[in-house]
Amino acid sequence: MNPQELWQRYQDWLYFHKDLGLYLDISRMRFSESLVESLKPKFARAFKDMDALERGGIANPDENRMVGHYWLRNPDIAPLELKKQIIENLDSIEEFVKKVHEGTIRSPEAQKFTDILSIGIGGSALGPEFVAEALSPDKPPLRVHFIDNTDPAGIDRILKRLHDRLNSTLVIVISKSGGTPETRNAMLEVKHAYEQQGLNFLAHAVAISKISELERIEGCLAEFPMFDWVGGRTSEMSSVGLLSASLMGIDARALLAGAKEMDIATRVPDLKRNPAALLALAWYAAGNGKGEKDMVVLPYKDALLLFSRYLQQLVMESLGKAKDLDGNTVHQGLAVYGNKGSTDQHAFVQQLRDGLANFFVTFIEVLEDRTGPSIEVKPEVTSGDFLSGFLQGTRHALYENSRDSITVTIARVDARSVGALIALYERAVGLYASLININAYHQPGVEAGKKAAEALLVLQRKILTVLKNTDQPQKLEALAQKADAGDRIEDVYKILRHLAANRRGVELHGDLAKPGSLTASFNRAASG
Ligand SMILES: O=P(O)(O)OC[C@H]1O[C@H](O)[C@H](O)[C@@H](O)[C@@H]1O
Repeated sequence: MNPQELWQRYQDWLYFHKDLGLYLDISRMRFSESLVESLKPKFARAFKDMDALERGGIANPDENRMVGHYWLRNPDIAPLELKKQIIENLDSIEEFVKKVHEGTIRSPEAQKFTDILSIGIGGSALGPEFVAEALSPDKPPLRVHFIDNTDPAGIDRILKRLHDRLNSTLVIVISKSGGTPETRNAMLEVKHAYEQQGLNFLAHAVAISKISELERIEGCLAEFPMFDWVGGRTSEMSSVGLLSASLMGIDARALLAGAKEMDIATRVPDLKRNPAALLALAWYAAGNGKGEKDMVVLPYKDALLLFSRYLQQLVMESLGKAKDLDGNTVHQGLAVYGNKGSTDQHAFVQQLRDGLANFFVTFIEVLEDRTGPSIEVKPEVTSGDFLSGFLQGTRHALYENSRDSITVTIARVDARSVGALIALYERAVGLYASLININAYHQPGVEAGKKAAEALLVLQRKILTVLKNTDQPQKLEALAQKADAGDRIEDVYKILRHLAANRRGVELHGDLAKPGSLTASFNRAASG
């Protein structure tokens, strides 16, 4: 297309939400009118599915659950019995936050809480992390820290940072299921750190979980529910996201209001007037409805750095499915990665421009450069002009080389626009899932890795028992046999190597470059 035709296509496909100041441009995605025509019946069904979901239908059939994240920002559309719960929960979060800020709720040792330590993983971490990075004020009433892993060194790093302020740190433990090992481990490690300092952990802890499932935290300072009908990856507007955001001084009501406005806009059953439907169309066109192209997310704004990581879970855990809703094997998905512009122009954008054309880009553009004035870094040019120029330049350069892109533009990064962005993508994922006929709201695949890990830990216990009861160094095959795992010698080897590296009493003898020749023994003196 020549520049005139492109300008026309830009105008033809531009979506603009006046109140939110949000633009969506899919003109640089190469799809044809005939594709749009052919998808119309699918979109009609997607709009109907979404309507049924919002009315409380069982949108997650495998788990027999309702899917209600849209109700969180507009309790009036929730089933009557849930409306009250949503409103009461928000009120109790606000009351709790007010008391923490005033110092009415405080730790036994300090006048006020100074820090938040948020423990959770996946959907119980990514939203709060993204929102904190995007919106935390320069001087928040409480500073936030996250532990979202079972990495001992990672846990130590955070605990060292908080060492002198542990007594004024509010620990929020977040787990929908109440049984995620990483979260449980981190909680026990943090509890241990409190005990080391002679502090009462429970007097500093808050639980966000299905009430009573986190038994180990019973008797804590406060508990907020994680509703069964809110999925982890869509839980930012529930207690999961709102508590830490409010404690940090972020306007949670504005976050909800932005999402609510976007929900209204994305409820419109008309492709061209519905930004989430336009996104779903663009994704479908890019990857043939099979995710054949990856989505590279490039926000040109440092505050939105974690958006791609947040979207990675939302999109990939929702759409990456083996079966469709009719039970056919489809292996669907849509890979998401990204970081930020213009930083990435000095890194992986080289490949985007010249290398493998297996992706489309989503630029996130923010019109307001900063709140204060800008100096000129060249005559009539500011740093923000550079940033904007780099975005436009990259968009051109990619398109010239047959690389497609979407651009989402917001006026500024604030609670309302961040709420709207989250809601936009939540809905786009839901609509796209309908187009490709999959259940976006379950995650059967993540269980496989968890089960395999559990089996390894069982094997580890067996190996240690065998080793502790033998005086002679054992060959790995023999050990595996004795641990009833004759066909898992490689697993046995990996377990031993890890234990040997961590003063757990295990010693490996022989040439480390030849794992098959090694023997192992247990030496109590080498443990601890
Ligand atoms: O909130 P939790 O129950 O602890 O779950 C945390 C995360 O882990 C699971 O494995 C799922 O894959 C995620 O969807 C979930 O958000």
